Amino acid sequence: MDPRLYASLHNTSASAPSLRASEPLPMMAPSAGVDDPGNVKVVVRCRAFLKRERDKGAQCLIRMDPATQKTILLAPTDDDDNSNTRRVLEDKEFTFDKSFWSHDEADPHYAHQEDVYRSFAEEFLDHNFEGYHTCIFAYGQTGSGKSYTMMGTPDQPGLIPRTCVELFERIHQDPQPNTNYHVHVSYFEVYNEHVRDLLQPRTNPPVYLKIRESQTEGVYVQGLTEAEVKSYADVERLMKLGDQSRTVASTKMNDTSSRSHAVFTIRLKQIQHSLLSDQTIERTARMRLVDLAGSERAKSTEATGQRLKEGGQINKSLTTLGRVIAALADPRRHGKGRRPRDIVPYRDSVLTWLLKDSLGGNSKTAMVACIAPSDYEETLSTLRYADQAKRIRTRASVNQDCMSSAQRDAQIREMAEQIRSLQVSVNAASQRKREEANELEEYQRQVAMMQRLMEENRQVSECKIKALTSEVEELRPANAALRGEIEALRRHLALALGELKNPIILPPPQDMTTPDLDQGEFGYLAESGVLGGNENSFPNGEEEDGSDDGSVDSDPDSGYDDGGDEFALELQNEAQEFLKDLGLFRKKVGSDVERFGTRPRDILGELAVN
Ligand SMILES: Nc1ncnc2c1ncn2[C@@H]1O[C@H](COP(=O)(O)OP(=O)(O)OP(=O)(O)O)[C@@H](O)[C@H]1O
Repeated sequence: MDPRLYASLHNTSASAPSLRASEPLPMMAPSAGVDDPGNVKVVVRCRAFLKRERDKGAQCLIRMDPATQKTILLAPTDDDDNSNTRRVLEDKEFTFDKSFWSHDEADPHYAHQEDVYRSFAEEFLDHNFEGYHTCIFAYGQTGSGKSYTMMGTPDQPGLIPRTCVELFERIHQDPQPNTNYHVHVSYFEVYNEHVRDLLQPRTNPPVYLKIRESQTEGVYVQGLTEAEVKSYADVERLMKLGDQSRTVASTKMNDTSSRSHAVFTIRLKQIQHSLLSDQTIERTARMRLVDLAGSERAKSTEATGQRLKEGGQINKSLTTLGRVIAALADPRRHGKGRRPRDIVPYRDSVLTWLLKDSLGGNSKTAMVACIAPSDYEETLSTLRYADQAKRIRTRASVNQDCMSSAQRDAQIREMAEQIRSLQVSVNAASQRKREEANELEEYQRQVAMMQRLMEENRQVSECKIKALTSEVEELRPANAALRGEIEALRRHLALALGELKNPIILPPPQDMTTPDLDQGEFGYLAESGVLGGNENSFPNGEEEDGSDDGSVDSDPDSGYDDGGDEFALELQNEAQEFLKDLGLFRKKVGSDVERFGTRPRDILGELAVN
């Protein structure tokens, strides 16, 4: 332990004796399960001027009467803040359980850290040993002395170190017979509506913990470190660790302003065994020591950016705390058969949700309202808050289990059974997990195989395309040659048709009689339609009715000369040659259809059109 701290904790001579409580109470064990209804204890503490206030020549607006525990707030005579509003400020008077005057050290009623502890916090430790849950929380505007009151400094330790020192002194120096003590501590902060374990190193990104509620535990933080401590030195080490981890920043109102609500919890378990009755008594008490972040006006702190956002969150949760206090303080809540006006909005902020038990349930609770000496508006708001909190009634009960060895053995057996069945379900779950893992593995294997097959298919397709492309390339010259051939044939055909349509007719000799064109030697041409312009039909002896054998008639009486006959014969031969060629061409085209598919068909179509 820090020697300065130890000296400070044990040097009580400087304290004002009138404010000190008696020696620690003897351990009285109230019977378990009996509710102890009591109001929230409210104390007020006014701090000294800070340098900035002295420099400004600030006026002290607080008066305290040690006899009546009254706190009087005087209306400022030169209020800069209110000079524009024309509001008439009045003196206000409040009465609390204690009014601690820590403004002027020269005053005989000056309340030191020790006095604050002895006058009410020590009594709370007694309640813890009796098995009650307790909670002390410090409330007030930023820079009003909350951290100083709760944690203090190495020279001037606050309520938390003093409670822990005395806890271990009692355990080590004045233990109850046949009693085993187990102490655990936890330390967390609520920052911007998130819970962070202060006993774990800071991480980036930060690890935030979840809030849960169970029937036995009430509201609790899941996964929070609960460190077992055997001495004050252990606690001191953890407190330092947590304080280093706490979110603190410098603002205009406070160089080391707490930007979060810090909750330090001590869990004391006492297990007592009586050999006579063979009974075991187990008492569990929880001490919650809360240093709230201070309410702040953006105007006073001149906060911007992150500080402003924090301030907004702080004010939001403190407003919810105010609403919770107002709902709990509603007199209709305590009257028999009456219904309270509102449901208590615990869940509206993380802070109030976590303090649910301490504020309105199984706990003995105290509020330390810290006030600055010269800020009328903020102090009035704090005092009103505190005044309302006085009316809250909690129902604390001793948290104690009493059982015989037989019951304990039965409980152990029952728990062992529960553990066994849990083990079975854990095993089954891990077996299921293993099976699922195997299935997943098989599925992944199949997917990989499928992908491989698809890749192979793709490669085969690529090969085929390559082969077809090269075949097409190879056939391209032959195709071109065929196209040329077709073109030549088409021209040839067109020529032949042209000749058939427009035969060269030789004029008849002057001295010969005019032949009968319809019935004479040229009758076949008229019949075949050649002369009629039907280009698709050709003179063909096989298609005639037998009177015409297809050959050109060379009747010497026809009246035509030999030259005309020869020409007709020539023409007929040419036409027959052409028909032969056409037959060949059709065959060729037919074979091309088989070889090239649609392309030659296109050519035929084209041909047909022409
Ligand atoms: N009773 C006191 N005696 C001497 N100094 C005090 C007292 N109370 C507070 N101070 C000093 O006032 C300053 C502000 O106090 P503290 O940091 O405790 O305020 P706070 O209410 O916790 O502020 P915040 O909400 O911003 O964290 C500190 O320098 C502290 O040492």
